[in-house]
Amino acid sequence: MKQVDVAIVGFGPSGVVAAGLLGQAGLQVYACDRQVGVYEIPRAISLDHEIMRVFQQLGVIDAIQPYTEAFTPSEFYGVDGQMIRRMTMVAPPFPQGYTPSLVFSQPPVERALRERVQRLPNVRVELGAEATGVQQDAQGATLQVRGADGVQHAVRAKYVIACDGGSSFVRMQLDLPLEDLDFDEPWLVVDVLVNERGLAKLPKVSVQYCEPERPCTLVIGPKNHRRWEISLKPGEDPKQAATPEQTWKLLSRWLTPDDGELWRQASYRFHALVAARWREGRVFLAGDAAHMQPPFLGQGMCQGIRDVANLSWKLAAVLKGEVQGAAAESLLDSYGTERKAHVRELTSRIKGVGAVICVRDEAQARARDAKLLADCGGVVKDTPRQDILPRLEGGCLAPRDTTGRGTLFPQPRLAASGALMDHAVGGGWRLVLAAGADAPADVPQGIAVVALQRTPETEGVVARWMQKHGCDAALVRPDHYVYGTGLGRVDTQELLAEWRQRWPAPAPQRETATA
Ligand SMILES: O=C(O)CCc1cccc(O)c1
Repeated sequence: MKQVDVAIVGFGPSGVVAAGLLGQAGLQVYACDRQVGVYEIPRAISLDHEIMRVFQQLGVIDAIQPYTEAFTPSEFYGVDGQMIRRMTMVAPPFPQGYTPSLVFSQPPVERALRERVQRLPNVRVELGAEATGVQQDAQGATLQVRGADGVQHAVRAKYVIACDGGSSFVRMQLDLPLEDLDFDEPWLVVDVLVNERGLAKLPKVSVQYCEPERPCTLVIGPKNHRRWEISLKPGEDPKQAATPEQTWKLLSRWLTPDDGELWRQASYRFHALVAARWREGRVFLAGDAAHMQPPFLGQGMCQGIRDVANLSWKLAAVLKGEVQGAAAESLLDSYGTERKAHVRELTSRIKGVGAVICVRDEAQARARDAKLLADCGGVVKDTPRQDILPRLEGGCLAPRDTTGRGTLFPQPRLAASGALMDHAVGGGWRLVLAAGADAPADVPQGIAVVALQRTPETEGVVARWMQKHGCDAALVRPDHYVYGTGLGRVDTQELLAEWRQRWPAPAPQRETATA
């Protein structure tokens, strides 16, 4: 029987990223998927700078960049076509080193991720292979797999990650319930490859048509890819709506069949669901297996990649013995604590955006328009999409709450090498000290010190972040989230002392680097 550290069920975006991160950490990894190829029609269309930073860690930025473009602003139009809200990006300089919101073409990006994973000799990927059972005991978990040849075999793993989608076999096997966050509706998603003639007719920004008659969304995708999300009315037959004839009728306000080619149209019911528990012993849920959200912020794939980025460094720390016993269990439990709270909060914010878009009563929609315009004094202000993302709460964070704790730390470009910080110092634990901050006398083994006094940043993204959060030091986790912040030598030394207590013995093995 094959023995591995981690077995991953599902090799979509979350599964392939998990395999890459764990493989790069030097672990023995097995991944399987029922499907052989990547799904050739994009399901996700948007990603953000946090995900680009994960792709940077995987070394695929150059391979995927040709398939990404900056997200246009999204304008929300009210009952009379007036703008009532506008979502944009944070302004440059970009805090994570990448364009903050992007659209992308999923199939080539997934292919680039798979190619990366293929180059890792310690990751074995079995495609066309279906998980048929999972059992666990005190020492590990056994995954039963039916291979592409129909022959049943078993894989023994210390941990299993279920990235097997919304109808996750593993989640069902373990009988892990989903909590319903109470927002589901029937919609039609339509992807069109629009020709020159069609492009000339379409808006140049993405649009949320907050129209009571039929709320809908137009997303400006990469190149000539345009996506519509169109609500279905009570009594409309979802199957009928997804026929080419009916889809063109629904698109007739924008395009005719001479303006482009229907790439995909599918009616579906969106949901707001989150797994009640994300861990059952040695098995973890991630991606759509753990949550589903309405489409209004395009966060589906981002949330799955956040899951596996959060889990991978924790599994690696435990499997390498850097943290043991109760501390190891607590670190692994922190995955579900952090991610579930984050998913719940972001889903509730997505519901808030959906609630603006989906008002079906005209009088209520007019009242909504009037209120939104009154709230901004009649001049719509830009809301950066990133401002809507919550910070992490609970879990593996310093006990003392500070406003920076649990947020994604910026990635500065360092003057000395011209490189982005993660390239220069790697992705482990880092203590980042603002220019002018006093260095603490005693930094625990395993934490790299990035002193911006010695190695200045070029664009001031960390300086601005420190100023905003009233600190001059940040202890940053391997997934780039801020464990805690300090102000002054004594405060920062206390932060480090608490961290050292949390990781009792042995200390992380990684060599301490400095920049
Ligand atoms: O962030 C935005 O402006 C819209 C994101 C989005 C992406 C995909 C579908 C959808 O309904 C909205």
